[in-house]
Amino acid sequence: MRLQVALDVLDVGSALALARQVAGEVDILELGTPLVKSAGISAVTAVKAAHPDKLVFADLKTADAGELEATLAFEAGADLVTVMGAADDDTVRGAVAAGRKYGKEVVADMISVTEGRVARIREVAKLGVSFVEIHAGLDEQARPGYSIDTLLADGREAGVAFSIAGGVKAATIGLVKDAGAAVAVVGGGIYNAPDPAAAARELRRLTA
Ligand SMILES: O=C(CO)[C@H](O)[C@H](O)COP(=O)(O)O
Repeated sequence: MRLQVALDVLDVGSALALARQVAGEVDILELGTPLVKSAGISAVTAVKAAHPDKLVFADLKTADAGELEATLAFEAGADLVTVMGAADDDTVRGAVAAGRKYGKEVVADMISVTEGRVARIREVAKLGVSFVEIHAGLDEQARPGYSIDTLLADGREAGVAFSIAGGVKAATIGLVKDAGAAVAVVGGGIYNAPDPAAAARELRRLTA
């Protein structure tokens, strides 16, 4: 299982500083959606230039104009980009077409799809995404009673390649691995830690 850090900060300097601390412990450096909105797509170029040996993931969460937005990310240096799993099928197809053109990967983010999630995961997988991110966003995580368990259950049931995002931390990353995820995404569990490098190292150790 690969480990992906979500650089959920708001400026390029902070993203580069965090990436520098944790890059040695992770496989994928994700530019979070607020970072791209705040700093612009050139933030992708800056992170890729600093870490050419790492996969760089642009979390655009594209909801429309899939080919155009994915192209922006790939031209900027992204290796992977997200499109919303809830988007129109043609939006997903457009992003996938850009991925094929650039030889890069498209990930369908299932955030906010809760009803019929397994069926939609299977549909978007057939549209050609590389894998599906089964994801509870920050707002869902903040609600009382939030648990990662339904994400893991849907991953097991769907039978397609998937990642898990939704407050993954040391206490839960083993469950993510056991569920068969290809990638564990960790944001707050790393960037909120007193020592992000040590937190990333521990997460890596727990999944080795
Ligand atoms: O995409 C995101 C929110 O929409 C986050 O980057 C993702 O949820 C990972 O962060 P965390 O581990 O803090 O949930």
